[in-house]
Amino acid sequence: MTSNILRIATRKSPLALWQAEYVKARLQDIHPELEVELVAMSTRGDKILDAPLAKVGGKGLFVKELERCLLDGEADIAVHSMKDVPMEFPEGLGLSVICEREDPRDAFVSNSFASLNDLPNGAVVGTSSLRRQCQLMKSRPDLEIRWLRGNVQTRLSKLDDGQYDAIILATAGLLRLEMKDRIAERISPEKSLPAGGQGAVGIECRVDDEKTIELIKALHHEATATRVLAERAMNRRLEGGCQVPIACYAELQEDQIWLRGLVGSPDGKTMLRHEVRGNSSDAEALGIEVAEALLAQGAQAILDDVYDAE
Ligand SMILES: NCc1[nH]cc(CCC(=O)O)c1CC(=O)O
Repeated sequence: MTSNILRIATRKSPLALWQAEYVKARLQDIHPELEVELVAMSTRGDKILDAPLAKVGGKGLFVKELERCLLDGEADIAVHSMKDVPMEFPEGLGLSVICEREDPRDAFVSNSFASLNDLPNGAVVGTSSLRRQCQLMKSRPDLEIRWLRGNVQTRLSKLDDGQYDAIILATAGLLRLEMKDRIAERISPEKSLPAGGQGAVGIECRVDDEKTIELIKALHHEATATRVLAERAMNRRLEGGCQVPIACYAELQEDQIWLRGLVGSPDGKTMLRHEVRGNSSDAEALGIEVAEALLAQGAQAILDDVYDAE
């Protein structure tokens, strides 16, 4: 940070803007004198809306332009959905803060049906997440999954148009956009294990920018950071992010962490699972342990198939 204005790089989608405004409001609460500005931009991920993300070069599509902005000194922090943040950072940048997690569960959204269980045979469900597709197909092989891209509002309008019987979105996004009433069911992690980092917002900045790091550190939430550390360690070892059929979810009970992980084929026919419990100070090692157990069960072949498809 070079002036007394802190600039936040953000995507232009309503959810991204909400998250940036949230960080701005919390920073101004803590530092009433601080001026905070948003630098909003469209990213490649926002522009390519017609292909499954796994097939358009995947990782980091929503993040790279924001990082460029930090490296060029056009902004001081970038606010991200942790689910979309790649495992590795460009030289000079790092994640300095993880804010308290919102509800990490997937949400079942429908105008006609109250829950996943109520969907009739052959119902059409919209999602663009292979992770969601795989778990849906596993429990309900009769469902027809159709691709659904775009920001949260676009996805909801496609549902309202009658193109789908139901769609699956992140609960956190709907809550943040004050659309709680659109959530018919919050799907339990037993039925749909969330993506690593889902529901958590992270703040990236230049690692040598001590002034900024000092200003934002009060937003850090240690319990969330521990959970997300375990989840991301698993994802990193599997070299996967939000665009591959990988799920992982960590919960804390006092100083104990319970981490569940899953890799599955998009059709739900193969699903590998592993879980561990351990001390939360070993979060990262536990994440790697789950990943290695999944690899030992054959996870790599499933992931290779996904990358090779088409
Ligand atoms: N991949 C897009 C994305 N990234 C983060 C969220 C939701 C908010 C969050 O997980 O924090 C969403 C939308 C969705 O999955 O419905």
